[in-house]
Amino acid sequence: MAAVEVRNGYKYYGSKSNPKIVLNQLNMNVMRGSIYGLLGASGCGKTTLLSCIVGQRRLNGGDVVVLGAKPGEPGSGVPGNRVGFMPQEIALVEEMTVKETIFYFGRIYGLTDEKIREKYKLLKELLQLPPPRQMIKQCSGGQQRRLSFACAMIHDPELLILDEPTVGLDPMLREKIWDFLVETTRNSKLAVIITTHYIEEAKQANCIGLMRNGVLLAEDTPTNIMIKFGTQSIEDAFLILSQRQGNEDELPQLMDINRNQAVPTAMLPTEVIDSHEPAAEKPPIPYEEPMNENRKKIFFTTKGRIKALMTKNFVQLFRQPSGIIFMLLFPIIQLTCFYLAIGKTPRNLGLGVYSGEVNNYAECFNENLTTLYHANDTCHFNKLSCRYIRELGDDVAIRKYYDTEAAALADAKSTVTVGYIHFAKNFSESVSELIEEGIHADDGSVDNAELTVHIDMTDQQVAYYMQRKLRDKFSSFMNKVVEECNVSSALVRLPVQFQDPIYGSTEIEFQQYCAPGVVMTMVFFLATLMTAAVFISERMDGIWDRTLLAGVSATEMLWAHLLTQLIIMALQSFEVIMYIGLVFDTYNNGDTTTLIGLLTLTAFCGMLFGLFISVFCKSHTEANFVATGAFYPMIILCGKSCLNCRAAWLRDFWCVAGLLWPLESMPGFLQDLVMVLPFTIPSISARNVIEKGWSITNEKVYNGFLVMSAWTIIFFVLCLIGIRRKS
Ligand SMILES: Nc1ncnc2c1ncn2[C@@H]1O[C@H](COP(=O)(O)OP(=O)(O)OP(=O)(O)O)[C@@H](O)[C@H]1O
Repeated sequence: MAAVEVRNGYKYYGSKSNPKIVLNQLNMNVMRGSIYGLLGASGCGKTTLLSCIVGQRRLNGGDVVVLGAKPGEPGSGVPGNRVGFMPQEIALVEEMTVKETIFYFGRIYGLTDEKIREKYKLLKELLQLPPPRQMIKQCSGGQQRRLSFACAMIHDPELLILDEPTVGLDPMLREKIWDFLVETTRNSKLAVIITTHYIEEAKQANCIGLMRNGVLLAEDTPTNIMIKFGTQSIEDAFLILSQRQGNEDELPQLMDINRNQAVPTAMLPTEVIDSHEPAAEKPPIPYEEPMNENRKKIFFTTKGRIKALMTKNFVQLFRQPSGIIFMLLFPIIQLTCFYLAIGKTPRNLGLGVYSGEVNNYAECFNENLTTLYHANDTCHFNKLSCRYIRELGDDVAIRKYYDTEAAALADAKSTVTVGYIHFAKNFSESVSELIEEGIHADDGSVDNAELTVHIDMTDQQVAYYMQRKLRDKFSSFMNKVVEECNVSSALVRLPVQFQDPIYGSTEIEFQQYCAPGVVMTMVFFLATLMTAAVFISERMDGIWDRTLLAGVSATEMLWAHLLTQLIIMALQSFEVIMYIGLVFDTYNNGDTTTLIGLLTLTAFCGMLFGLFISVFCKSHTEANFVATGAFYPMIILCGKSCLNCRAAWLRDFWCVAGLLWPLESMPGFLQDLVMVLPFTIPSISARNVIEKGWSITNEKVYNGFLVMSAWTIIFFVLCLIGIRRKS
């Protein structure tokens, strides 16, 4: 009975209009209880053929029936635990130990731990497996190959497919493996397909298929092949066949002419015609009903597989120092940098001071010389500018005194100072007159009673900070002066007064203000990068494909990864909230659990975005480009922060920070777009919890959850579609 039948197999890579034909009208029969040696030069299409047999790829034409069913059909067990596949690449998780690897494959194939132990004992002896606790990455190439072979055998498959299993093994071990395969196939229904570069070792196979340029040139027992060609070795027979087939380039050229047709049989060498009848004459291959015991074999729980996958994910993550650093230490490092570097009050700035009424600035610090006194109900001042200079202190900026305005300007221009303040020569008298005369004071007095400020505006954060501080100090200074003169402070007060804020504080709280956005984008993109890296590595190492071939569905793999990440993300979010709360004393007027929930959801969404990237990117480099490319538009378009700006100076301060510009300044269509981006509404929600103490029942808090959930679902669906299409 045939274990594998391929009829008129046709496969190409690339597009239909420009196909690269890899399998061309290929016919193949592999009997149960036999070894089939598939031989052919590198690039002739062996791996492609095997991948079509195990259901990893589909033929573009023709039929393939494996163990009585079409690969990939529900209930066929192919891919799944009816087949054991050892790919050419090692495709094992480097961070796992030998024993963990055996158990991982045993479990995803649905074996009980007892059965795995039993099989492990047997295979350990046969294949001289390395010690159970040895990590895969510490194993030699040969050891890894033997372990990979053991993993393909662990579940007693009915069909064993081995792609170059003996490469890099010593002759003794090669012989041992062949003896084992010969013995097993003789005493069971196991069918083995083996590809090898050591053509002569295939002598032990029951049947040999000689393949060249996507065509099976001959298929017979090794002895018959040698008799047919009158050679002493299979290698010589293969050489003769290849020479008869003609020039290596000939066949592809012929194929190009007849792109969508099969190569006419007349063009193929005699042996091909002999061994393969034309397609039309062959009836479609009837499917056998898979045996009941096999059906039972393929029924095992998704739960068990997800558990095995999650264990693998955790081992993979926590055995890689970079994984732990990335997940747990990076947020700490990034937050520390943010809290230490952003939003603090600027220090050690230089500010020029020039007062036209002071000759010797030392006098300014002699309070007796600058007193304010009453005489005849009139307030008299002496060097009033000195009072302001004293009040200013060095907290705002380090004062640098000048005797001329030109000198102060020169230092500001050469950036020794950030600017300078200037009092007119008759500042004190002008203030006095202003108080005395009130609205009757002349324009000159009003002008001279002013503090003139000249600031370098190129560093706008610093400039706005200075403006605010100098203005506040001047306001409090003037208030005190008029109060001492028993004059109403209303005289020197701006007719616009900001009262106690409804929410938040009038103090500079830039750090507190932008922390939600910063933390959210940080956890989002950490999750994105990590997930993309993990998935692309798994795919490139062949672990992804090998797991799928073991019968694990793409959805199960996705769920296992999502659950693993969810646990890690929840831990990470808890760590972040605790760290900024305890170490940086960030206040939170709302519920911490709501914040952890929102942050976990954000990280989860980021993870799905990473997965989405990894599905569509072929390499790490490509994935990094996409992730970095997405990062900046998302940050820049995240116009949330100015929406809630209460004080004008804060609005300016934030906006010039260059991170986020007010939403209101964007074109209308962009405003709509920004509102649906993953960070805009969720970070407003986070701020509403932190500053206003609103609960999740408030619309302006749960909206953030809704937006993030919507993005999570969108990415999830896109990933699922992408993964299913690729698997
Ligand atoms: N995904 C792919 N896209 C395009 N071409 C591919 C793809 N995979 C393989 N090929 C090409 O198809 C041809 C057959 O490749 P395949 O891997 O099946 O050969 P092989 O006989 O297994 O070679 P080897 O013994 O070196 O592994 C090669 O020319 C290869 O470059």
